Amino acid sequence: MRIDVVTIFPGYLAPLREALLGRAIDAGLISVAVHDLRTWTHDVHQAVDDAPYGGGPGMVMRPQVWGEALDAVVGDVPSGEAPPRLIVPTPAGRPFTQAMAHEYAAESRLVFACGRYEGIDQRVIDDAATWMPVDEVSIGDYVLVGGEVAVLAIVEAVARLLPGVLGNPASAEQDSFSDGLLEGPAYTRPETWRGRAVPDVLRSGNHGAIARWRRDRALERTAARRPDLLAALPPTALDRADRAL
Ligand SMILES: O=C(OCc1ccccc1)c1cn[nH]c1
Repeated sequence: MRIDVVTIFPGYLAPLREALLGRAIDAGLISVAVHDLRTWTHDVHQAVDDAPYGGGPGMVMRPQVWGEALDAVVGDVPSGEAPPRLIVPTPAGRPFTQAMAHEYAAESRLVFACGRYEGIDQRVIDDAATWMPVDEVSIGDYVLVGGEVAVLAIVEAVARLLPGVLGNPASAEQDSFSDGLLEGPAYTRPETWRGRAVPDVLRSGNHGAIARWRRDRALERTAARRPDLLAALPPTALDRADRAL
């Protein structure tokens, strides 16, 4: 998978080259190119933003600069080849989910546009959408200073799903949310730590009882922390034993 990121803070994307993702890049599973948006400014101040039409606080990122940047980064899409997907992190975006991470993992190319200030002039999105799929995506209901942190999160969520990136692919299959529930509590040695013992069932070797216990803890935690996920489950997802909980 080829990933391009356009940002005014290229250094913010340095963590992409660390650890797991660094190894995936070294293995050639992913290529990451980070581009400085100011490359496409032509004024001495390298201005990337300007005052918002209609007034209001803050600044808006200028369309000319972004237009030239995306034209250059995406380049000419060879006929017959699918264009890349453009992902624009923003608090006003569609919520990013594990299902979307799987969708993105199936793409051969992703381009990320990192907004700052009050965002990017809407015409950049509207223009880009005429020649490639564009997703305005939120990673949560809070406001960051820029899209770079969101790009790190999205790239990590997507890259770990690519074959060969994770040492143990099984852990991607048993992800949180893979069955629509939150993961329950996990334990490892020692058996007792600061007077707290590991639940006996997990040391019983009774795999049926262990699976039941784990599902019960996942249901309890999901009901307590994310009733919205529980409500979203298809009715067939909960069996009789689940309902008895
Ligand atoms: O703050 C975010 O993105 C940076 C951004 C982009 C455009 C304008 C303001 C801020 C964000 C929050 N959840 N998901 C993304």
